[in-house]
Amino acid sequence: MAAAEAAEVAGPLMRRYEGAARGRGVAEAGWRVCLAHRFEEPRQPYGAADVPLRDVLRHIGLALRYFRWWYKKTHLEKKPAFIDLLCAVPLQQIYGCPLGGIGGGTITRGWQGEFCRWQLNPGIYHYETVIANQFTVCLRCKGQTIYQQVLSVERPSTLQGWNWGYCGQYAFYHALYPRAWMVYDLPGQNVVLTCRQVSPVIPHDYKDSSLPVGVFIWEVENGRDEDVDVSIMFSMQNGTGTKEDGNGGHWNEPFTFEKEGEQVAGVLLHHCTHVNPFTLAISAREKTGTEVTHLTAFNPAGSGREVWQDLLQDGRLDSPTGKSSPTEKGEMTAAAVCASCRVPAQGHRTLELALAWDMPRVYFGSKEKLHLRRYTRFFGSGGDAASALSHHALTHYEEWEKKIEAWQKPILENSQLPSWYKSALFNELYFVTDGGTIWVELPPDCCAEDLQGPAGAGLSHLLPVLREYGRFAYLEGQEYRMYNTYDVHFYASFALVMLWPKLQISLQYDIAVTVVNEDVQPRQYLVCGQTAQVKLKNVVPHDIGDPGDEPWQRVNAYLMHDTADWKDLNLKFVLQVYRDYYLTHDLLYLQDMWPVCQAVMESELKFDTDNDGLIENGGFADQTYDAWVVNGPSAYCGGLWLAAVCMMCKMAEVLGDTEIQQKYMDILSKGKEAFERLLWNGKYYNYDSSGSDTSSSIMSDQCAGQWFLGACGLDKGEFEVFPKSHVVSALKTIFEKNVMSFAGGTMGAVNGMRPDGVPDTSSVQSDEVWIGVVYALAATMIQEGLVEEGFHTAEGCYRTVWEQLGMAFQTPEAYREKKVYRSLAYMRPLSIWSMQLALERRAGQAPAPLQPPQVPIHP
Ligand SMILES: CC(C)CCC[C@@H](C)[C@H]1CC[C@H]2[C@@H]3CC=C4C[C@@H](O[C@@H]5O[C@H](CO)[C@@H](O)[C@H](O)[C@H]5O)CC[C@]4(C)[C@H]3CC[C@]12C
Repeated sequence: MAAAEAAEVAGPLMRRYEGAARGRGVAEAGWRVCLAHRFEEPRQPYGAADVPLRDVLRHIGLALRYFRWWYKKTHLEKKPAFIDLLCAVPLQQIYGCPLGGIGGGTITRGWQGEFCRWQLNPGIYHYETVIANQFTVCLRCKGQTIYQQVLSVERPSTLQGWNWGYCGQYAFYHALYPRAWMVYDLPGQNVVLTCRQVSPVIPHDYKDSSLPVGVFIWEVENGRDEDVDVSIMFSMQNGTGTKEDGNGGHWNEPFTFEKEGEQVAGVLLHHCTHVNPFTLAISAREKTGTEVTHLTAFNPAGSGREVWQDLLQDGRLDSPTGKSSPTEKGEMTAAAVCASCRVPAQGHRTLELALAWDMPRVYFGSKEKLHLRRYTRFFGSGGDAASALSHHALTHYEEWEKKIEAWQKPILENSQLPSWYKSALFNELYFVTDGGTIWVELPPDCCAEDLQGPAGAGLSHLLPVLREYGRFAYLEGQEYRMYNTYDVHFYASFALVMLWPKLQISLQYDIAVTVVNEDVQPRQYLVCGQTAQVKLKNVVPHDIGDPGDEPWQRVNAYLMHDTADWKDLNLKFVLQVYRDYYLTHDLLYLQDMWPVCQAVMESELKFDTDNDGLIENGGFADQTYDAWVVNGPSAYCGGLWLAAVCMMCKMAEVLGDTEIQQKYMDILSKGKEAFERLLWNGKYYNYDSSGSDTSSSIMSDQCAGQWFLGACGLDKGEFEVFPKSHVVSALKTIFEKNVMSFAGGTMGAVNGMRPDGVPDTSSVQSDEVWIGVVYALAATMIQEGLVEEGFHTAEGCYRTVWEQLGMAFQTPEAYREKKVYRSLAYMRPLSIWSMQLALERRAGQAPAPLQPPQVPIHP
């Protein structure tokens, strides 16, 4: 196949690839991009200039209050704002697969190989390419170095003694999370390098999936007719690229670690900060025919000539013994490890390197409570585990890969599934680790009362669950820094419950605890300007807190609205409880959650002011679309309500609570009638029933209730809440209007469309596309038999985000048809896993098996 043809076949981002090599063992499906690619469309974060004058006037009070709050927070208290609307993270179209398991911090590499996004302090990101962090190749023939090259397309101003500027046309990147490949067809050398990057992200695994490690397996293919000595040098700066790297006191030391006949060697980089100190470890596996050498310390801000010459001389590093002295203030240090082997003519060899980081004991921003990360139960919390972690990673990655392959294979091999979907499904999963994720142990002395607060939640299995599986939290988005934002988690939770169900259960227990508790602290809410307490009893919180403060301890970091009056949060709890029970068969969980479900439904009932069995929205943006006003009964919240009422009936039936069952059956029959009478217009459900100019807008998310019902098999017979014909008609209308009449049908579904085919611009969110909502909509379509429509709808979002806008591994919450996007690296798109559930259900696998491992079957 000609290079150009092959490039076309390989995908739209491979046009510039001029190499012939396809690499070794590279997955077929996934996201592939040539290192010389440039994303042409320059999008901007949604900013003040994008707000129409009408909205500026409408939100002027909010804008002023927000600005006052922001100034106090960032300038007087000198703390980061949980949402910084005035200082959005600039778009960099550079990201690739993050390294690391769940909740131990993440280090993201870009698709050009750079180490560029850091989250070691829980939930706190900084976006800095650390230039010293590189892989360098040295080729030697007959005792002479013939080629030495940093495998980077960069030409930086530091380390000028190194040979930079690898020709991007001769390399490509391929991501299929949690693995990624980089293929370098070394120009003129007849040698191909394939670096496979593996992180321990393994469904149903609650041990190795928590480890803060990544492995780089370098496959070296020698196409020459002579042997080549190949060295791969891995260099790393002591730190994460912040100014702390130059604070002084950091030091490095070489190490070897031997266990069960396996030895790894490398360098530990001790990063000695006051808060959350950590150790990085770069290492390689020693085995017959592979030599591992190192350089303990070099200056990453200098020319780097001594490192370069050291390697150039003999393809090895000097390997001095002993520690480096601690850095002085203003000084930085770096280290390198090098693995070398001889690759026979026309032969192949493998070099295995690893990166581990050990930050076992962490404080959040408030520094009030010490938290131990999940992996400390396996590797200790002494801060001396980096070498053992490296050894474990280098001796277990093959096992991890087998498990990852067994999980992914049935999906990848299913020829009925489009290639883009396979990429989207696995690659969007990056957010489970790179969502500012934290997974911590419960303190050993923690008792049920400490957790449940003075009210006492009566959750009999709270303690055993949290003791066994720890506490898990991930951000709403890297830019929206709130943990477990619940109205959004509702969408994303499919990924968790399908792949790590115990984490979903643990998260739900945490939410249940907060439901029965209150926080009477008064504060001003920024949208309405009124003062109310932070958290009311018997309602679900918006979020579990800000990593800049003390999550779990102080919930509801969100202060835009008083979410005690939101209509969706309580319902989303009930819907998830039943969905989780349906998928996990965990009866103890259901029993524990049942009183909590009753409590939140009681709170919710007060929103049915006219007692017609249907709740009313309050005339403000009182749900997840928090800048889109809803008034009176609405398709979104009304639909969620009926679905939750239906699930209350079902749960009561399972638990034999006939009184409650009857109560909710009565509400359901009244509510169904009201919903159809007030909202059904013959083609779809109206946005709301207020009779406003935009009441008849077509909301892409109007079938959210049906989405959950269908996912739980509660959409037939006695449990049919919404008439099938109405659901199908609504979905077809959405497809025709919100999808096909928007951006030529190529960008997913706009949130709100007027019946005449013009996007609803009545709010700043109604003419946005929310990627996570689109994936959920696609799942609903698949559930209802509109399979092609579902795939077409979702494909628009995938192609827009991953291929057009260069937003790989930072899928935002929203984009508009033109110019802007909002909130990079967002939680909601994990809802794509509900498409997978829908496909599995269609194939007859429902519900998921009781015990892991759950291997999905062909749809
Ligand atoms: C006078 C100024 C120049 C302009 C004033 C206009 C602005 C005040 C508003 C224009 C856009 C508004 C923001 C839009 C989105 C927001 C997100 C929200 O947080 C989370 O959003 C999710 C929805 O995307 C939601 O599901 C989650 O639960 C929320 O945690 C917070 C509000 C806001 C930032 C909103 C604020 C006002 C504008 C900036």
